[in-house]
Amino acid sequence: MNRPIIALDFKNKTEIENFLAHFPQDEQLYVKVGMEIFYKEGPQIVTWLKSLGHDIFLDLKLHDIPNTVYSAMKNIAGLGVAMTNVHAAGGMEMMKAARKGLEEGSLSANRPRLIAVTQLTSTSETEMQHDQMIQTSLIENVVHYAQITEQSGLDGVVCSALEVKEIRAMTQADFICLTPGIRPLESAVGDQKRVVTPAKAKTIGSTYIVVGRPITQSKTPYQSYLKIKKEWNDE
Ligand SMILES: O=C(O)c1cc(=O)[nH]c(=O)n1[C@@H]1O[C@H](COP(=O)(O)O)[C@@H](O)[C@H]1O
Repeated sequence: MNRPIIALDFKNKTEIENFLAHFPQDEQLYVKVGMEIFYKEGPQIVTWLKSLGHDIFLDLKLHDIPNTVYSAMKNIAGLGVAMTNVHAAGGMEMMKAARKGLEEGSLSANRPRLIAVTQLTSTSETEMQHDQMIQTSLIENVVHYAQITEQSGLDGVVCSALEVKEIRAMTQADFICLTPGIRPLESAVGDQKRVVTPAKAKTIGSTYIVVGRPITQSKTPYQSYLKIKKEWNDE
């Protein structure tokens, strides 16, 4: 069964401990460590979650000059995470440097998967056109970012499931489309703009789904997780 990736967007380690206490101890999860918890607890949070047997997507969305991203990725590689990311807007040279850093810093030949954020799922087409002064449609922009990501040797992109079909038509079959902005029908949308249900993401062909608040803010997190997992796996 495919596991939804749970976004551990919590204030500190204690909150994560309380959250994980809702899950059976032997339930091996795929979790996302993002900026909020990483900047609070540091790399030790990754080491600790790994020691509990969980797989980790380290979501720090690097976007800087190629040399800085190369060096940062060398350090990230040493943490032994399953997947990490950059912003495609950083450009091809930056993305190639990110991959080189990961390869050189990896403890084994098995480097973490590297993916690039196209347009954040909290961005609408109108906002993209106004705020970033991009004069194409959002879908054209996202597909373009996916293509330069693949040409840079990365493994896939972060996008909304709404864009997966168009990306799949232009990239290799194994190209990862990781899709946040997942909302079961009964969940509040919050700050997300391009949202899709777990079932729809499955039909469209997302490789992974990332789910935060519908699980982390639930009164019954394990039940919510199982429900989303079922919806994501059912045909
Ligand atoms: O890279 C990401 O994970 C990401 C990219 C994106 O475009 N949109 C997006 O929501 N995310 C992350 O996915 C998670 C979504 O959380 P919820 O909106 O609570 O489900 C958050 O941790 C975001 O940082």
